[in-house]
Amino acid sequence: MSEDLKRQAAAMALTNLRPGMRLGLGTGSTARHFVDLLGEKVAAGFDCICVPTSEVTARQALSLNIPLSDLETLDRLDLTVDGADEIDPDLNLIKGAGGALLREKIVAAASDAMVVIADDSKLVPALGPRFPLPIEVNRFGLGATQRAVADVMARHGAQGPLRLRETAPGSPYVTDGGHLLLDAFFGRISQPEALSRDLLDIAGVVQHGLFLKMCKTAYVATPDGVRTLTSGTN
Ligand SMILES: O=C(CO)[C@H](O)[C@H](O)COP(=O)(O)O
Repeated sequence: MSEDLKRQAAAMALTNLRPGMRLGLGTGSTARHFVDLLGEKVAAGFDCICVPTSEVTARQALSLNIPLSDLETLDRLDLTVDGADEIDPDLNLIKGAGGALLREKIVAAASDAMVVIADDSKLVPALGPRFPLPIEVNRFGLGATQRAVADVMARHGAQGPLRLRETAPGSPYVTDGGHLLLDAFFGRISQPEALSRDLLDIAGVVQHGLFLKMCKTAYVATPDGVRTLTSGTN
C-alpha cells in the first residue's frame, strides 16, 4: 500500500517535466519511484540532464540510462524532485533519514524549484515529533561537536537523546561525503530558523536536515488520491 502511494506521488511529479530540463534527483524510497518513472520516459525519448543527490541514486539512474551531470558542468537546475521525512503546513521539511541530506540540500539550493513527493504519513503540524533531526558532522573533533550540539538541543528544549548513527553497534554510518551523522530527537521544534542558525554556528557541523522555505510544491499521496500542497496556502 505505502509503496503504491509513494509511486502515485512520484507519478504526479512527472507532470512538472518539460523536454530539455536540468533535474535534481532525490534519494530514498519515494525518490526511487520517481527515478524509475523518469527512466521509462527517457527510454521513450525524453530529453533531460540530471544531477543525483547520492551514489545510490546515481547508480540507479545510470542503470536506467538517465543522462547524468554535476554542478561543475551545470550552473543551475530547473527542478529537484525529492522525498522528505516530515512536511509541515508551510512545506518546511526534515530530511536526511536516508543519509543524503548534504547533497540533497546542495542540489535543492542550486535548483529553481523543489518538488517534494511523499505519502501522507509524512505530514506533521510542526517539525520534529516523528523523526530525529539528522545533523551531518565532520569526523574530527566528534566529541566536541556532540557536546556543542547537545548544548543547542538543551537551549531549544529538546525532549530526546542525541545519537551517533550506526550501521551496526560500533560502526558509524558514513555519508557519501565521508562525514558522520548525529540524530537529534527534539520533539516539536518551535523555532526552526533559530535552530538552523545555532547548529550551523557549530564548527564541526557540516549541515543539518532542516530544509526551510526551500520547497514550493509537495505531492502527498493519500488513500483518496494525491493532494497538491503549495507553500503559503495550507
Ligand atoms: O532525506 C532523504 C534521504 O536523505 C529522503 O528523501 C527521506 O528520508 C525520505 O525517504 P523515503 O522516501 O524513503 O521515506
